[in-house]
Amino acid sequence: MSDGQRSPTGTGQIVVAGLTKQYKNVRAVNDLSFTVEPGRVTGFLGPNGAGKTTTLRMLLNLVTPTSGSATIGGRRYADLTDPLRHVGAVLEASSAHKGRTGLNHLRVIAAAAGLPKQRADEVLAMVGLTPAAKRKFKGYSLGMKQRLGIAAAMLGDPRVLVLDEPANGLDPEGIRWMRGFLKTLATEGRTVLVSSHLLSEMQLLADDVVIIAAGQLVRQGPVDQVLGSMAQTARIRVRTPQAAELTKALREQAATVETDEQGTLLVAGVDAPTVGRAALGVQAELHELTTERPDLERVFLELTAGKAGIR
Ligand SMILES: Nc1ncnc2c1ncn2[C@@H]1O[C@H](COP(=O)(O)OP(=O)(O)OP(=O)(O)O)[C@@H](O)[C@H]1O
Repeated sequence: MSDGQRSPTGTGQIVVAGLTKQYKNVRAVNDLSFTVEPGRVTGFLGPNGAGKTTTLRMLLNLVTPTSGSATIGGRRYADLTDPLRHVGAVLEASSAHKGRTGLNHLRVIAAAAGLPKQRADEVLAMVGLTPAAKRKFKGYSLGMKQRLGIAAAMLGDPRVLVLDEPANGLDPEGIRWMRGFLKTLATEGRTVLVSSHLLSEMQLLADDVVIIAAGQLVRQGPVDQVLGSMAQTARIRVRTPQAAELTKALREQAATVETDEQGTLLVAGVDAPTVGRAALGVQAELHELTTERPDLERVFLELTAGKAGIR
């Protein structure tokens, strides 16, 4: 048996190359290329309508691309034999037969995929749903449905996980659980691709980000690098009783100065030492001088500004 046959998804790297989807009047995805590495959590971000779901659906062979390709370990999803054992996907809060229990739902999927029955119990425990194993699906909360969807995705012990907005409907405790769960999967060497619009959450969860807008790639790379590339937009917060004098001095140095409701100066375009020297020059007493690192939220808004997602 060749290595390729033993592990059809190879390293588990996802490669999207020149992917395009043209619906009648809408180009939902436009010549999109990016890669997703194993052993890392990759956040897939974009404004509403940017084309995230369409991209994930093309990756999973649920939508046919107009052109381009999406492969997992060098193979198209359609060419994987036994895909459940290689790729786990959660595309929307799982739906199941309403009268079926969570455990039975998983057993049915396991049986259809030729997986052992006890695997259903294992994945249920993995997502913390064992106490609800015998409860009917119709009584599950949205958060429990999300967990059940993840349990189903884990049935085949896949090397690659693809999740569309998995944090939807989860409470803060559920979100914290999800973060730990996905990070652990990545630590085990799996590929974890997760779309989300919760940027502050992504900053805590993702190692890498892929940002798209209007169907096109805007930026991809390690979160730190993407944030670092925007360092020139860092703002400096300054509190001083001599705000007017300092503002004047800073503007003379071509800094942009805004004042918030509390009277704090928000300075951009110069670095902290420059602000300190300007303050010394006008004898301003400083009560605060802080460099605000740009967060993913701000970077995202700047990168996607003017590129409406909804077309
Ligand atoms: N089956 C379809 N037929 C026609 N247009 C579609 C179809 N599916 C998606 N679109 C359009 O393609 C664009 C991208 O949609 P998509 O759902 O992929 O974006 P998204 O980034 O996942 O957005 P959201 O975060 O709102 O789910 C949108 O303009 C959408 O209306």
